[in-house]
Amino acid sequence: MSENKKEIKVHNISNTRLFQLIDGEEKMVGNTKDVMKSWDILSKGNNYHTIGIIGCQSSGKSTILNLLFGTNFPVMDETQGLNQTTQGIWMGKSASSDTLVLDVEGTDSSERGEDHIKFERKSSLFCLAIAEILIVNLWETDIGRYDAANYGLLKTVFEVNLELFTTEQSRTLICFLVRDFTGTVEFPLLKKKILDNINLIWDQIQKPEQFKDSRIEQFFDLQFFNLVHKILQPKKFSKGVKQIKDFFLDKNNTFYLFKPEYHRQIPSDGLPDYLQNIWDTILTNKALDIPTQKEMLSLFRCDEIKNECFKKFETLLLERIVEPLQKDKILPELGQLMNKLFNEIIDEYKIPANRYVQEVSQQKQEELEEKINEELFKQFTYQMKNVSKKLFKKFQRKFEKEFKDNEISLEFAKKINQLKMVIYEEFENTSNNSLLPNSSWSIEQFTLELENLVDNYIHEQKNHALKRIKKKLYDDYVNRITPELDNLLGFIENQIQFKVKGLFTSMTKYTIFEFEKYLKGMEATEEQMNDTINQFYEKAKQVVIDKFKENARFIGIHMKERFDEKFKYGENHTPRDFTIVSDLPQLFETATNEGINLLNLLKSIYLPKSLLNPEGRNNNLDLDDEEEVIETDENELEKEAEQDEEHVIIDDKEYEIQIKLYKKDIEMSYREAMSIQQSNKTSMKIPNFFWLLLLFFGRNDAIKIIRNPILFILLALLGVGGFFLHKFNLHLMLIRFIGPRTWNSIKAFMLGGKSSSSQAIVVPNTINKNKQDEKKDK
Ligand SMILES: Nc1nc2c(ncn2[C@@H]2O[C@H](COP(=O)(O)OP(=O)(O)OP(=O)(O)O)[C@@H](O)[C@H]2O)c(=O)[nH]1
Repeated sequence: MSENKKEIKVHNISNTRLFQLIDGEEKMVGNTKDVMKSWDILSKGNNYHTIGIIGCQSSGKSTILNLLFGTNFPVMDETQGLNQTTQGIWMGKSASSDTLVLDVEGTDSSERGEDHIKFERKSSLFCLAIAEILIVNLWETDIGRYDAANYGLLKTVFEVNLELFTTEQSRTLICFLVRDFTGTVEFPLLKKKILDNINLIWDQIQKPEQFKDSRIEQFFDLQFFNLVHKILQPKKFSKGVKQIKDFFLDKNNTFYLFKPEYHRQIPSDGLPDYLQNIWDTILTNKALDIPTQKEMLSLFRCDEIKNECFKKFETLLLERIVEPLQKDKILPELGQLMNKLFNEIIDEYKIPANRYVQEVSQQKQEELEEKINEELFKQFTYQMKNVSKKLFKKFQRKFEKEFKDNEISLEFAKKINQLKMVIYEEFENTSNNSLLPNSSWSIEQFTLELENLVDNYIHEQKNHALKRIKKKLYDDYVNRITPELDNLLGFIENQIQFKVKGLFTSMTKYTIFEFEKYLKGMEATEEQMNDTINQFYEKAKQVVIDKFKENARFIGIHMKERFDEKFKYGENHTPRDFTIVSDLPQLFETATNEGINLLNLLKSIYLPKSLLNPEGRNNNLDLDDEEEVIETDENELEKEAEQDEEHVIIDDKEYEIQIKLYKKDIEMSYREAMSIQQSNKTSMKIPNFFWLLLLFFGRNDAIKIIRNPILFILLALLGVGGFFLHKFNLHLMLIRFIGPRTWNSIKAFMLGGKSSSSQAIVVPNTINKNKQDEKKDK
């Protein structure tokens, strides 16, 4: 075939509105996409038209296309004879409209020899698949001639069209253009003749079973035009051309030929790929299934469009959301921003993609939406984490401001709930404004995260507050009860147990009442309340026990004081004159019991086990009236006595030791008293001459002392010191200073030393008796 190929003589190719789509060797050449892009066709969607022309070689096809559409198809130079100028299929772009024009190689191409029938079939199939209108260019002289090339061509066209029609029922307009019309036979008659011939051909072709009885009008619309001889009647020719041109270009013309039903519905951006696919399929001699071709094209193109759109989305996302978000951390109208971007991209996708097969474009749109959603969700998550962080910090700041300097509030929980409300409201607003409208996203997960952060913080702060409350109320309690206890223990009476218990009960009840107020303000649970109050109650008891134990450290002194008070002093606290005491043993026994009674009173302390009812906290407190709480009913205390718990202050061993020490301590007093009574009885008097003799024999020593200032001052100081110790009973302080045990030891030593030489004295055995009495009382 290439051997037969003649040199192409091209005239008037002054621009790029022309290119060879399929070359003489049936190969698709050139970069269709780039050429179409330069023609600005790719962006036209379905707003473009396609037209093709078939006919005999050198029948003026290129000439008429150029005249009708302003294309630049090469026209044969007649001075060179009838040579082929158009090989393969050429495509041109109309100068005045978005119309793509296919100029097909002449059908009776002598250059192809026997192969021309095969090419004719392929090119016809190609044209019918692409073109909305097919011009059949024919000489008037050929009409009625069955052996003319055009008849074979028409037969081919009809046959391949039936092939296509089995899958895609699209109509095609065939325009019969009669060239060199002479008028010898009137045009209606000529038209009829052509129609007769067409029907004859239609009847003769092999038809599939379903189209066996069909008529040509089912598949084609037919139009007929004529043009006079171009050279012999140039003016009339031009006029005819002008008239036909309007039918193709003037949309307002009544006979405008590009009707919507002829459009092949191949979006212009997919046309280059479609042309390639169609031609490739034709070359493989496979059946041309247009819907499948369209679906394949749709898949390919929608995918391409989707990727292009996603690329654009990524650029815009970075510019509008990612970068500002990384800078400012929170975009208040993130949802709107994302929605705008989302719609913008999807709209951009839809415009070209919706021209393709609906199911395919929809499927690819969903894929695109999913990818966009994924990316947007990442940004939403990023923002939500920042919102949580920011609001949690805000909550902390507000909390610290509200509870400045660790202030303890009775409305702890109420204030916290108010703060929480403010924060959660802001969180909800920001979150909702961050959501992509109409998406399935939820803020639930982020709300929970923030709530967890806040709750943990509150829990921590609650514990701190609880510790402070415990400390405050405990310190208050200690500060209130300590002076009262000191008071009671300052002079211990028989009622000491009863009074201490009363004091303890009222004070603990008051503090428990305070605890309840604070704990209720913290919205503490029943369990927390019971635990806290129980802990306090145990500590409160310990305060009393410790105070008793502290007091018990000096029990020996107190016992001796009690003894002395009874034994050494009489009524109105005057020193007792033992010389006139008639029953010294009786007095000694009574005085001894005073001290032992004190020991017995302090041996144990009895406090209520608990102030809580079995059902729960102390619910018999009238919490509205503090005064009533403090004044405890004595009867009530007695009733509760059965539930009292003994707390040992002085154990049995210590008790015995104290008794022994006490016994020794008071024994000396008894001896002294006895001694006074006895010395009084013997009426032993020192004679006056004794003092004269003492003065006479001791005068030198006395003068020595008087003359020595140091000895004299020392003697004076000892005299004054002794006088004051005796006068103000300061010997007790001395005892405290050196310790009771040491004092007792000194006294025991002194007594022991004396007893060996003194007269034996019988000390009444009151101690054992008192111990028995105490057991009876218990
Ligand atoms: N008689 C006559 N000649 C014409 C007419 N139009 C064009 N020609 C001449 O016919 C010759 C062939 O014209 P082309 O337009 O190249 O014909 P073609 O059908 O495109 O030729 P191929 O592309 O080679 O098949 C040229 O010399 C034209 O001047 C016409 O209407 N009547």
